Amino acid sequence: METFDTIGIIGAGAWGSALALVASRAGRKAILWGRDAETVASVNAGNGNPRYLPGIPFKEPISGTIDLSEAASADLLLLVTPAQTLRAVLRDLQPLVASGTPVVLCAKGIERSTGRLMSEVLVEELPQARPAALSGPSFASDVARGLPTAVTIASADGALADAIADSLSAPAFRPYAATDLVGVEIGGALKNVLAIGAGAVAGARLGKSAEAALIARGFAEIRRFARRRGAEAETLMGLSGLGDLMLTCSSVQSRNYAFGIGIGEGAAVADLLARGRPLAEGAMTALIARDLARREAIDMPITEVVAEIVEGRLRLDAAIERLMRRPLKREEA
Ligand SMILES: NC(=O)C1=CN([C@@H]2O[C@H](COP(=O)(O)OP(=O)(O)OC[C@H]3O[C@@H](n4cnc5c(N)ncnc54)[C@H](O)[C@@H]3O)[C@@H](O)[C@H]2O)C=CC1
Ligand SMILES: O=C(CO)COP(=O)(O)O
Repeated sequence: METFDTIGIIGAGAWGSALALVASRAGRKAILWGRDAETVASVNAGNGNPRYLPGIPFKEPISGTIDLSEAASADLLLLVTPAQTLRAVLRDLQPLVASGTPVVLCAKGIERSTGRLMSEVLVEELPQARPAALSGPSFASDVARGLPTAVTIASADGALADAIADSLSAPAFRPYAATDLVGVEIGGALKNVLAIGAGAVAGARLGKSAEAALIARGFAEIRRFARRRGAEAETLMGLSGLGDLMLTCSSVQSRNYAFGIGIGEGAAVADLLARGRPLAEGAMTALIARDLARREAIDMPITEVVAEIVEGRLRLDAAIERLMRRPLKREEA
C-alpha cells in the first residue's frame, strides 16, 4: 500500500488545524499552511490556534507555515479552506503541486458561480492531482480534543482511498474508505442546508416532531439529488449523509444549526451572515442547490424554502405553511 509520510494541510481554520493534529497523531509530519501569520506563529510556538480553536492545547507537533510551496510539496494534501475559496486556492497551488499528488477535499459545499462540486473544481484547476474527499460527522473541536470520531475518505480509486485512510488513521480517528466520491461530497454539502432548516424550526420552538419531519423529508431530497448525479443510495446512508445529518441537525456546536436557530429566533439573516460571524456553508449551498434542483427539475421543496429564507424573501411561518399545504403524496416518491 502507498504511504504518505508528509501531509500538507491547506487552511489553518478550525477544521484544518484539527486535521493537522490528526495527521500528527497518525505519525505523519503535518505541515499546516495558513494565510494568517499570527495564527501560524501561534501554532509554531506551541500555543495552538486561539482564533479558531480557543482553549484547545495542541500537544502534537505541527509545522505551521505561510509559505504555500512548503505545504504543497508534501506527499498528500488536505484542502481545508471554505468551499467558495477553493478555486482561488487551487490556482495558487497549480504551479507548486507535483503530478500524481493525492488531494483530499475537506470543504463541505458547492461552488456558487458554477454549481460545480469540489472535485469538479479540482479537476479543472489542478488536473495533475489525484482527487479524494473527506467527510462525515466530525466537529473540529471534538477531533482536536481527541474525542473518538469516524469519517469517510472517498476516491474513485479505491486503493488510493484505502492508502489515505491508512495514513490518517489514529487511535481516536477512524476513517472508512469509499469509492463513491460524488455521493460523499453531496452528503457533506447538502446536510448543511437541512441543519439550517432544523435549526430554524428549533429556534422558533416548533417542536422536535417538526424537526424530525424536516430532517427525514430533507434527507429524501438529498438522496434524490444524489441519485441524479449518479451517486449510490447506500453512500447517503453512511457517515457522510445520515451520520452527518444526525450530528449537524441536533447540536448547537454546528455553525449551520446555530445559524438556523438565529433565524428561528427572529434575527436578521444579514446580521447572522455579517463579516466575522462563524462560517455557515449551508447558507450558500442552499442557494446553489435550489438553483441546480430547478435547472434539473429535482423536487426539493425544503431546500427551496431554506434558500428563500436565507435570501430574506420568505418568513419561517410562511415557509412552514407552504410545506404543510403541499399536495399529499406517497412517502417513497
Ligand atoms: N469546523 C468543522 O467542524 C468542520 C468543517 N468542515 C468544513 O471545512 C471547511 C473549512 O471550515 P473551517 O475550518 O471550520 O472554517 P474556519 O472559518 O474555521 O476557517 C477557515 C479558514 O480558511 C481560511 N481562508 C478563508 N478564505 C481563504 C482564502 N481565500 N484563501 C486561503 N485561506 C482562506 C481562513 O483564514 C481560515 O483559516 C468548510 O467547508 C467546512 O464546512 C468540515 C468538517 C468539520
Ligand atoms: O460539518 C461539520 C460536522 O460534521 C461541521 O458543521 P458546521 O459547519 O455546521 O459547524
